[in-house]
Amino acid sequence: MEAPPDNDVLWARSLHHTHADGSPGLHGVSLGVREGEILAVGGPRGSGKSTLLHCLSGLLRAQRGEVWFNSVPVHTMGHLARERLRRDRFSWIDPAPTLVPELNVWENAALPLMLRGTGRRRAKGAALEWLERLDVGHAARKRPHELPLAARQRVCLARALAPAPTVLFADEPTAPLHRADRAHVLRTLTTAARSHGITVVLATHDAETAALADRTVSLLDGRRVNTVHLPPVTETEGRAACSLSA
Ligand SMILES: Nc1ncnc2c1ncn2[C@@H]1O[C@H](COP(=O)(O)OP(=O)(O)OP(=O)(O)O)[C@@H](O)[C@H]1O
Repeated sequence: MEAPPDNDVLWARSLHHTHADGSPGLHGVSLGVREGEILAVGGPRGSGKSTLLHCLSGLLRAQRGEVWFNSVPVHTMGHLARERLRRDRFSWIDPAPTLVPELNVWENAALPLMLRGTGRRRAKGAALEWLERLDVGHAARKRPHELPLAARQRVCLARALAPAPTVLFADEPTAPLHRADRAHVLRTLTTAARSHGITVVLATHDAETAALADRTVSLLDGRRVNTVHLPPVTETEGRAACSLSA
């Protein structure tokens, strides 16, 4: 088994995955993510972005291929070890805000820290700090249902950043936000990641979002492709970008 390069925090080789119902997921995707890098995974709907993030984070075990985290094989880990890895080293942001309705906003944001064993007072402090940075500090004592969708997504971002994860997986994190809101939240996310040395793997089909990343890996039908951006053209002239198989 070939070991991954030392400076890659995540490294995947030849991932193949077909979903239980026979839907194709990934066909031989390989990639490396450097420490502190913000990597965008681009591609149209259904191209395999979420499936790739699920495999890289150990949420899903690819049927074939390898995933390494800090030179440790994830693909050979059992269910509990992968669960512990996700709890202690990774954070996750979904396209739609998923919060515990019975907890208030700061308790939601502090939850991953407390699950890692951080005391309540410290966890609350970190949660409040991130909620302030994301402009939802004023809602700390409210229940999630009292907040608009965009504010709830900001709470999810605070929850993901508060534990200072080694890797933050963000699957279309700004999908529920308006365009103006999107830019602000993304900038907060990328600035925070850079200043705290957090590696980010960001799935997006939005070119503006991908532009904030250090690098983009593009998928099409579960395969990596090289995206060639052409100069803008009028609608009648055709598409502004095309993809060529790698
Ligand atoms: N749990 C699942 N069960 C069955 N098929 C699935 C499952 N998850 C994804 N798929 C299928 O796998 C393919 C890749 O989906 P995936 O969600 O990874 O793509 P994506 O690029 O993230 O798309 P989107 O932007 O719509 O989320 C699609 O054909 C999708 O329908």
